[in-house]
Amino acid sequence: MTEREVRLVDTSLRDGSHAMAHQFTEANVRDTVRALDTAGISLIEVTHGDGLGGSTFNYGFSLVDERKLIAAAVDEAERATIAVLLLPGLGTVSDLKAAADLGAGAVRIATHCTEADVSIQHFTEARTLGLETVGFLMLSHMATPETLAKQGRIMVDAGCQCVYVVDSAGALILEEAADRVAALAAEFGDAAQVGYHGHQNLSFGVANSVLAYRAGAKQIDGSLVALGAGAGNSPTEVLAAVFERLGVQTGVDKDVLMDAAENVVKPFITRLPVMDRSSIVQGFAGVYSSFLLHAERAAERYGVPAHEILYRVGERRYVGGQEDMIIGIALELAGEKSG
Ligand SMILES: CC[C@H](O)CC(=O)C(=O)O
Ligand SMILES: [Mn+2]
Repeated sequence: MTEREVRLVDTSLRDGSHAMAHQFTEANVRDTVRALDTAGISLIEVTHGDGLGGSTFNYGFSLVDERKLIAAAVDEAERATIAVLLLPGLGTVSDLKAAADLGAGAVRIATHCTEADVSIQHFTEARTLGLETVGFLMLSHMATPETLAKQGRIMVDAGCQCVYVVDSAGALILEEAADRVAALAAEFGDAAQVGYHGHQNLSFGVANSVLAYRAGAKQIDGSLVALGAGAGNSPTEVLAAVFERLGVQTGVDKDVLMDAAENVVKPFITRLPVMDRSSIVQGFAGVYSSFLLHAERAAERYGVPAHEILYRVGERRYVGGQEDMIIGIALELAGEKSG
């Protein structure tokens, strides 16, 4: 068998949770995991969009308890490993232990791109639990390649096996993505892998992923039908087709993935990911993709345009965890408009 040159990781059942307002059913999870597993995807992420413990008033309540969804995913996967996402401060070490007890085999620990130090104890615990470990440097466009490399080094020294450049806002354009991946790859050498997680807000998810691979990334994220926050993620089925055209081995079956996208995921999506005005503004202004639904709700409630809220969020450089500030901006805009 030809050796895999890049690993495609699917996050439909985690990043897609944002786009589904966290309303995945157990059947959605079982059907999607079965299809991804059949296609040869070796790592499938399943968690609330904001990670373990994310089902809260601030982030949005899940329809089904994520532990039930993780257990269902583990039950369905015959070959794939089930990964969970954890944001230190929201998810706890005890959430991580519970996920490992349910059979999750990997954890992706996400921090703001300049705050990797808050992940140290979680990586230590994850390695003790025998989990595969991945680090997410979120909103990577906000840090230079050099800063990201230093932050990634903190994660690697704590036990992280693969650090991702995470383009949470879908703001990176071509070499901006590649340079960041290259800086991490040069920093780590053989000590750890580099990954790339894209969003489609400015439509660069797939192109950036190809450049990320060429710059040294060994793991690339996607979602079926692009199901993810903002304008969605790089579609897994497109990544599979593009890498095949480029002659890069992924070990996955693109036709099974296309079938899964069309016949398994598309039918249950309540809102197809789209590059509309608000999500383009997110990419342009550098706004966290998961803020989209929060901004739309605030826009509706206070009678102001969502894209105007998002422009201001970008100007103020708000980061994950500051979702409540969106309401403040909506009130401010409403006040300005009423004089
Ligand atoms: C809230 C976590 C976030 O959705 C992680 C991620 O996928 C990103 O930053 O893009
Ligand atoms: Mn994302």
